[in-house]
Amino acid sequence: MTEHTPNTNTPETAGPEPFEAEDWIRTFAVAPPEHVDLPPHHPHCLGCGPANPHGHQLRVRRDAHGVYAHHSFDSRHVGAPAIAHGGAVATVLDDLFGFLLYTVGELAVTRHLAIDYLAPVLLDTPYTLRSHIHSRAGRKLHLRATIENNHAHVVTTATALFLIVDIDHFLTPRHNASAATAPTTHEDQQGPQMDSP
Ligand SMILES: CCCCCCCCCC(=O)SCCNC(=O)CCNC(=O)[C@H](O)C(C)(C)COP(=O)(O)OP(=O)(O)OC[C@H]1O[C@@H](n2cnc3c(N)ncnc32)[C@H](O)[C@@H]1OP(=O)(O)O
Repeated sequence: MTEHTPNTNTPETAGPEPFEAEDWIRTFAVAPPEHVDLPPHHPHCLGCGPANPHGHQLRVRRDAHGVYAHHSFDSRHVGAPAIAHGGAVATVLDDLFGFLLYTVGELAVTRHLAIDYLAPVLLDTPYTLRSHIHSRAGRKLHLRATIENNHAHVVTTATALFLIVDIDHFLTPRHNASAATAPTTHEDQQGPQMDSP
């Protein structure tokens, strides 16, 4: 039996220190030009961090509609043979949504993510990912995304609700984690509710 090792927060995996976070967060207030690589969320971000060898190292650009990326999943992301793991696909889409924040100029985090896996996402196959802001209502950003293959077939669609947060969300993440309350059911969280026994 393998001994369980606690996941300690090493310097490599820890979030930015408060003074670094201030600089980091400022990058989201600047709208970069279209068709050039946007900055990664963080050097070790699982979705886009160039320094994370386990990550997807997604490279994302803006256009007039939102953001887009060209991406291939590989053997690190396998689920069923030759097919990308659904969680890996979700990771990339969540991260892609996070790049829309450069077009909003505000900080926000995922509150709700829903994905339709319309067809298998194949390994070692080029895809185009696109995301845009469907609507905004106060702090609520309703977002949409697609993954399309080279034959213009959409294989995955996703929707997300991101909620705008202030800088304290990142400066005091442990405090915020302990402040979480019981989940509420919302209309856009689809699917049947579990029956009580
Ligand atoms: C900027 C840097 C980004 C960098 C990285 C990007 C990486 C990709 C994105 C991510 O992975 S982010 C990481 C994963 N997400 C999180 O860790 C977030 C964890 N959740 C939280 O910290 C809190 O739940 C959150 C800050 C998002 C919200 O807490 P709040 O207490 O501020 O919100 P609240 O629960 O009061 O809900 C605000 C509003 O949204 C509504 N709402 C919440 N969930 C909803 C839902 N599912 N559908 C519809 N409405 C919803 C809610 O009813 C309410 O409406 P009203 O203002 O009208 O009353």
